[in-house]
Amino acid sequence: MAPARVESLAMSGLAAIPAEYVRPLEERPTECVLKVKRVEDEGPQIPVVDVAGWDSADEEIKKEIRRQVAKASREWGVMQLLNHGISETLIERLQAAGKAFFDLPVEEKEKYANDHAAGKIAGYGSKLANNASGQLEWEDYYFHLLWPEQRRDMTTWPKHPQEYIEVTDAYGREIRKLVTKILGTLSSDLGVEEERMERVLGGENLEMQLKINYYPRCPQPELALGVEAHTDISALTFLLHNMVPGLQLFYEGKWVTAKCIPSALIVHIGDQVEILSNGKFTSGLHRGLVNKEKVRISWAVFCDPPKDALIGPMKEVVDEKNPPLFPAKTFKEHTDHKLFKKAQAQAEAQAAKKVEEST
Ligand SMILES: Oc1cc(O)c2c(c1)O[C@H](c1ccc(O)c(O)c1)[C@@H](O)[C@H]2O
Ligand SMILES: O=C(O)CCC(=O)C(=O)O
Repeated sequence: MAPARVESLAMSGLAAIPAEYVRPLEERPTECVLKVKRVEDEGPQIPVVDVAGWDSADEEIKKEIRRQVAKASREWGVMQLLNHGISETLIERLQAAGKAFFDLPVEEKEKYANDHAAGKIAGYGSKLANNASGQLEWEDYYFHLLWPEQRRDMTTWPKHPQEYIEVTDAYGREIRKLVTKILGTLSSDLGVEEERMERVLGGENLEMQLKINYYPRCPQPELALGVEAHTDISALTFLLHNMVPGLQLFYEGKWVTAKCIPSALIVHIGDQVEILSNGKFTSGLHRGLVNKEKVRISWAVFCDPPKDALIGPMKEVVDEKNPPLFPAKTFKEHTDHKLFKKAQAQAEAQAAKKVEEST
């Protein structure tokens, strides 16, 4: 059966969300983001790094930027980049195109429906209940391969609005350049050749997937999650949003809400970089909240190695004092293992809950 679209549910005017969207108590957001005091006034914040001088002729400026990027990657696994070189105009056009697609009636979007159960994730979709609890997320999404260019299947890209393909392609090219810069910075910080991580992650065959997350208004945001807590299976993830708060990072035992900074590009360290660096860089646990008043949209670009790339800690970061913390696995094995483990843990939690309720 095709999953219900969250947008249709939200538009039906229901006052209470269906049980499958109600998170267990321990997962529920403790406060509703839009009601929170000014987030910038409180506690630790996701590091903000101004990379304007990344290509500067001044070695000291470059060194300082690289130091900050590496520090954020070690301590948080996430950062907000300012002056990253992607023009505001391109970002605005990308966001306008994604929004124009989601502004189409649901029946039009259904023409692009994916078939996740059959392993076809590209297209318009909503989370499948892949576990005994049937737990769902308060979001619909659009997913397609963005890179490498020759592997794109253009039948899976939206045909409306007309400029979608041109602007999304242009954005992908800009992100691809940033991938090289960030992996180079992180490789240097580990004391390996600058090209090393990019090469292990597939070089020209490194893949990028675009996921546009569409989070409709939710009548009970304190009970739901837009995206449940997870670390990304990718090497790096680049994220833009429509300036509606919702992204939270788990840091020192607390959920920290990301500040909405105009034009900032959020960069997550994913599992593959954590593994390559033998845990020196952190794949940060994060989640997405929803709210009553505003639709939230985010654009995630996941940068992945090819499915058959074998990823384990690099030999230079392993020695007697630093034994390997992760077994080497192909990217496909990592993905399958993680999804299976998650489904299993959720099924076990649900079974335990049922036993508790019946006693
Ligand atoms: O190639 C990737 C890398 C990632 O890090 C992720 C991904 C794909 O897709 C995840 C995803 C997509 C669609 C769904 O319905 C999901 O439940 C998950 C994404 O969350 C991310 O981890
Ligand atoms: O919407 C967000 O801010 C987070 C999205 C996310 O984590 C994901 O799509 O995996």
